[in-house]
Amino acid sequence: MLVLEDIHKVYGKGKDKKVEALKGINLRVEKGEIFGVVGYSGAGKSTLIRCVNLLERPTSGKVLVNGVDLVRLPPAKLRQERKKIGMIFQQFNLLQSKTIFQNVAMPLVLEHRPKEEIKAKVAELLSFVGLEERMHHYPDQLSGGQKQRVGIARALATDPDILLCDEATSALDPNTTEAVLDLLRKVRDELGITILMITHEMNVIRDICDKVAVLDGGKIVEQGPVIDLFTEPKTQIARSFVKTVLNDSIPPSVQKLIDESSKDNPHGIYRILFKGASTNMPLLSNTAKQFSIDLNVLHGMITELQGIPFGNLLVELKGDPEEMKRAIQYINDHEAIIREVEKNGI
Ligand SMILES: Nc1ncnc2c1ncn2[C@@H]1O[C@H](COP(=O)(O)OP(=O)(O)OP(=O)(O)O)[C@@H](O)[C@H]1O
Repeated sequence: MLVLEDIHKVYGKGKDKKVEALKGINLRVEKGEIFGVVGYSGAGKSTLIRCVNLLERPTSGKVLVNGVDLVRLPPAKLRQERKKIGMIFQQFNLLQSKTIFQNVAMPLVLEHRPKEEIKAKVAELLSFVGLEERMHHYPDQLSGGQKQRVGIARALATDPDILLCDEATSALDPNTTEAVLDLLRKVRDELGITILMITHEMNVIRDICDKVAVLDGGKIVEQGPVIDLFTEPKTQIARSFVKTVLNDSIPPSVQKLIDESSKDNPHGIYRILFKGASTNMPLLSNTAKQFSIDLNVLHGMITELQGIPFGNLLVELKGDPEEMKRAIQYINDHEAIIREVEKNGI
């Protein structure tokens, strides 16, 4: 298990040169979880992930790996504990003059492991990532996705408990990204390794993470299960990230109705969010049957997040105000969320 407790990181000294990159980060990543941290450029993502393995020393706070605070360990002990944390990088960081075998073997060579043991371990790792036939090739001869597979094999060489992924798919095309994410899922499922990843790509969070934290200006502004963030983002920044993959924009014709509405002439447009079991229920037809209201579906989509169905619909409700209230209450009571769309489309 990985726990970050009140991590602060200040770069530089003096009033004008000081940059407070992290302002009190608290995170808890359970064993075997895939945890994503998303944020815009400059939010502090790289600093955060580099503080976990102490590539950057936090200015204050604790980095607890299975209960041991890495920040307070003497150098020899820290070297030992660091072996439990592997890392992969956006630009792969492979040694160009070494073969794939030599790259993956590097952490084991540095530990002076016996040659035969290294040979067997590297063969096993390359087979795990599907590159055993490329053993004697050089990084230049591989595609980006294959290079990242080598990066993953190298990171697994010391049998880590935790794998840190620093924008691991940001240099890859969508198909290759998917294949690398599949491999990371296999790392978690078959080896039980806990994964912490930073990314600015919300599709990566949607496709692979169990939990997510949104980082903004060195602070975590929102965190929780991925399904919760996607269905009910609480902050503007989380909403804008979600929008990049789940397009819930309001079509111009509906926006026109909203713009033209007033207190005396309400637009009657509501957003209904369905999550889990409620998605498969005939909730809308039941509502229309039970209450004397008009219910029109205007726009929407049904998709799946982490295997859980999720729907986001824009509907128009018209009718007697008291009857509308009862219908809204009925929808809310059936695991769906309904709210009137505001002028700004939220
Ligand atoms: N070595 C450094 N010295 C001084 N300031 C730094 C250093 N590294 C990062 N910073 C500053 O800390 C803040 C957070 O940077 P960081 O690289 O962690 O953000 P990020 O979210 O990873 O952004 P990006 O995706 O662009 O790398 C920024 O203001 C950055 O300029």
